[in-house]
Amino acid sequence: MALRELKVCLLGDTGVGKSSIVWRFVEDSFDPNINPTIGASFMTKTVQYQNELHKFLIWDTAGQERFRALAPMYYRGSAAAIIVYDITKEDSFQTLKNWVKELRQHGPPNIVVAIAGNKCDLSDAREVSEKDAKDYADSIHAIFVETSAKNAININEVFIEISQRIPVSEPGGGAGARASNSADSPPRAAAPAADDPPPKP
Ligand SMILES: Nc1nc2c(ncn2[C@@H]2O[C@H](COP(=O)(O)OP(=O)(O)OP(=O)(O)O)[C@@H](O)[C@H]2O)c(=O)[nH]1
Repeated sequence: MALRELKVCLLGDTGVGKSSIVWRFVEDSFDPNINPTIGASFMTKTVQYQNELHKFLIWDTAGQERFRALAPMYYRGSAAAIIVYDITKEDSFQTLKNWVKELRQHGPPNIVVAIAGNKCDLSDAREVSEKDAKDYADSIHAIFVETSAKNAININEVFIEISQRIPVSEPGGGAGARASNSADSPPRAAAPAADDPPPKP
């Protein structure tokens, strides 16, 4: 069976739920007391989809302002970026727009962008309308989903949709990947050397 390796990074404000989305996707679990990410963390997950194995190499970046300068190390080598905001925090949607601008200016030219409005289980506290976010995503030709890492809504779907958009020939999205794999789910704060380290700044 063909194996595709797909490099994906997650970007977005602190606390929007990037690590929780990755944790739900990779481990199918949710931790309400999860710690903020320091620097970045790396995980992999392989899923079978339509007679192909898709190995996602996932860089989960830290949203805290003090780590912002590190992000280019992770998005530069990525075939796709999931930019996350929190539907209960308008500010986080503005931060998302800044990430889109930065990716447009400094990211790989053909990077696939997915916008995830996370914490959709908290719709009573909603500050960002689904329509506004969808209209914005359409205007930049991005994938759009509302997700809940807590309730496992649209988490697998966003990864599969990304894999369908990444051309096979794209760096970080190609077929014919190496056969030697590290364990599929290294610890949350695995060192960047675990697999495919990002280029030095
Ligand atoms: N209700 C709800 N809470 C969530 C959801 N996803 C994450 N959280 C909570 O939001 C808080 C922040 O989650 P994280 O996954 O650490 O957020 P992050 O974006 O990775 O934050 P940084 O690592 O600082 O960038 C935690 O208390 C999570 O339990 C969700 O879908 N619903």
